[in-house]
Amino acid sequence: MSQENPSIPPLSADTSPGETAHRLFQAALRAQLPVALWRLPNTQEVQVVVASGVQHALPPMEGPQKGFAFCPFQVSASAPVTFLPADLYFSGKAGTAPELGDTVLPTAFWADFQKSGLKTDLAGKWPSHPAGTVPSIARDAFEKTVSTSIKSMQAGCLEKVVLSRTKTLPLFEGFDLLHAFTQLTQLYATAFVSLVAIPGIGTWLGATPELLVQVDRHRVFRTVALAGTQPLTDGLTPADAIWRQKEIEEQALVQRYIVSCFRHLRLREYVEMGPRTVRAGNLLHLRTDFSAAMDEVGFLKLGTQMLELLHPTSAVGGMPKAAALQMIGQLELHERRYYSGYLGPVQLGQETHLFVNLRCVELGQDTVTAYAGAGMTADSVPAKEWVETELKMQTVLRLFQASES
Ligand SMILES: C=C(O[C@H]1C=CC=C(C(=O)O)[C@@H]1O)C(=O)O
Repeated sequence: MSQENPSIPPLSADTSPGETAHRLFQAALRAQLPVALWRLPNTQEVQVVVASGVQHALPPMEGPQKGFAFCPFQVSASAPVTFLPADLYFSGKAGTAPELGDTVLPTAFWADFQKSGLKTDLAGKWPSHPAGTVPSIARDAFEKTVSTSIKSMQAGCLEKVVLSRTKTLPLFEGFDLLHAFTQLTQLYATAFVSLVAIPGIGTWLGATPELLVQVDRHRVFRTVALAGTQPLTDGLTPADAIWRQKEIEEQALVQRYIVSCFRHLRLREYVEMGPRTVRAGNLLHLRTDFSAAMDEVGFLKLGTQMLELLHPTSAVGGMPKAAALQMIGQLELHERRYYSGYLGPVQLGQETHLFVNLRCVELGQDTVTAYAGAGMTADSVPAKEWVETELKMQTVLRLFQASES
């Protein structure tokens, strides 16, 4: 017998779209349903997908299936490809109601949504990674690892490798997950801010500056080559930033990698702009923007094709890709899981926006783990790379500072 979705309970006229989004998130968490909450760069709307279950394969990026993708750096048993079909989608626009998909969400979700007030305690309610603690590396050991990679690059074994590390802090008393998400939206207007909670997989919060694949409603494909980092010190503006040869080369490698993907597909008519300096919180990066009008160039599935070729880009892996991935496997103590994977809405509002999962944390029941990496080349200085990963972690960890002892 087919069940019908209940009609959406009426919301009082003074319920703001932001409140509706938060209430949907809370109700999904309490009903143990997969849920994603996000805000696209340079927009205000907080959007939500709630799913009745997950799929472990991605649909095409150009439609017709709609939902939210959450994919790891490298697929493993504990970090599968995950897609949340949009059984409920809320666009966050004033005057609109959540849209329902074909699969009915459990009544427990609707009952909770109807009764849940805005301010409820979510402590202990979010799903956490079943394997528990994430190993982290001491400064000395990290710098030795960086030196090992530098020697390999000086010997010509590879050109670039991105090495990452983690840092775990206890969660402070009274930590409020939705408040943390809101703070990130306020701090980082140009970032993709997301909060994803999936039973059996975990809960991730982040504010990433790196677009991986976009297919907009006019069927324009976009991606970026983002790399090279320097702190945004007092008085510096992106326009006066001066870059060293090391960062220029590091970013050029990512740019060349994207061009090689277009070449592989035999696509010549793309637009390339940059590199230019962009701000991401308290950091500056170099970015080149690429775009192609899919219908005009005759590549109707360019988003899907490029996604397959791009991930992991040399902004999170290295060059050549296979040698860099092997070195990451040998030198990193932790599994990256969803850090440096990708995430985002697929065909919602007729658009796909996938971002690289950077500047992110994973929540345990009473801990928070930050992940960050830096691109090593033959000219890297180990102590600087440690500081760079520290600064990248601060993007999100600054919200958790009350818990640092
Ligand atoms: C790998 C990360 O950043 C990438 C994106 C921008 C700049 C980067 C860099 O300068 O190394 C990285 O390639 C991270 O934030 O963990």
